Amino acid sequence: MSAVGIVAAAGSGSRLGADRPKALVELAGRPLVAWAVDTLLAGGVDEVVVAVPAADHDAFAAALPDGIRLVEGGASRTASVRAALARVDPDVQAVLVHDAARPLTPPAVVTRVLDALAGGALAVVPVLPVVDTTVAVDAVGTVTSALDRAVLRRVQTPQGFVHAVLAEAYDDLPAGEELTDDAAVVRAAGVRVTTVAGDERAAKVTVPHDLHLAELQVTR
Ligand SMILES: Nc1ccn([C@@H]2O[C@H](COP(=O)(O)OP(=O)(O)OP(=O)(O)O)[C@@H](O)[C@H]2O)c(=O)n1
Ligand SMILES: C[C@](O)(CO)[C@H](O)COP(=O)(O)O
Repeated sequence: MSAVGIVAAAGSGSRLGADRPKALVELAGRPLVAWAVDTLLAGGVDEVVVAVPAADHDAFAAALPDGIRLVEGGASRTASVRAALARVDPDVQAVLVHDAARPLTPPAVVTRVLDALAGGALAVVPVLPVVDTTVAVDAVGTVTSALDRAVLRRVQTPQGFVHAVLAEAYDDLPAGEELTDDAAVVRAAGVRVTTVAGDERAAKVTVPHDLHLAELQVTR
């Protein structure tokens, strides 16, 4: 099946606190966004569209190989993905949405997501088990209950969708509504989301310690 990858790379990275947009921060000498694009292509997508901050278009163009399409992202991840999705050819069968912030995702995760779509899934997310005791708290941080971690999963990217399903779900999502991932967008439209195994190496770079861990992973 034909598949396009979308990389959400238009965030500022406020929690990382670098001197440039997070997706341009280097890991082992290469910007995070370049790692994310490589993963998608190595895992089997045919082409990639990257949502970038408008002010940094030229820096992203310089950081990525020819043939990667850039689009202006939005004020939220949801808006950035929406903008990139609008540029995907309607004939494309599958769309995988990935975070630039997950640079070391193994291509095998991409392939697992594509295989699940080829097997008939409409929407697929890579997940990991929750390994810590996990609790709910009230407004002042007092524990109110312990959650059953057997039914909890940590959700990663890339998340894969039948193109028409994702496009229709984004069309149905009210403008300005922000959801934390694309699976939530299709679930809001009543679509069943299935899971495949994620990978600890696909961890998200959010705070400086995450970047340090990623550097260790690359140099081991
Ligand atoms: N307006 C936005 C916000 C986020 N993202 C992307 O969504 C992914 C996951 O978001 P996150 O890790 O939260 O990145 P930031 O929003 O940049 O981080 P922060 O919240 O610390 O500012 C990142 O690859 C980020 O570039 C995006 O494309 N457009
Ligand atoms: C899409 C995502 O990576 C799935 O885990 C995640 O929701 C993005 O997180 P954010 O930091 O809230 O943008």
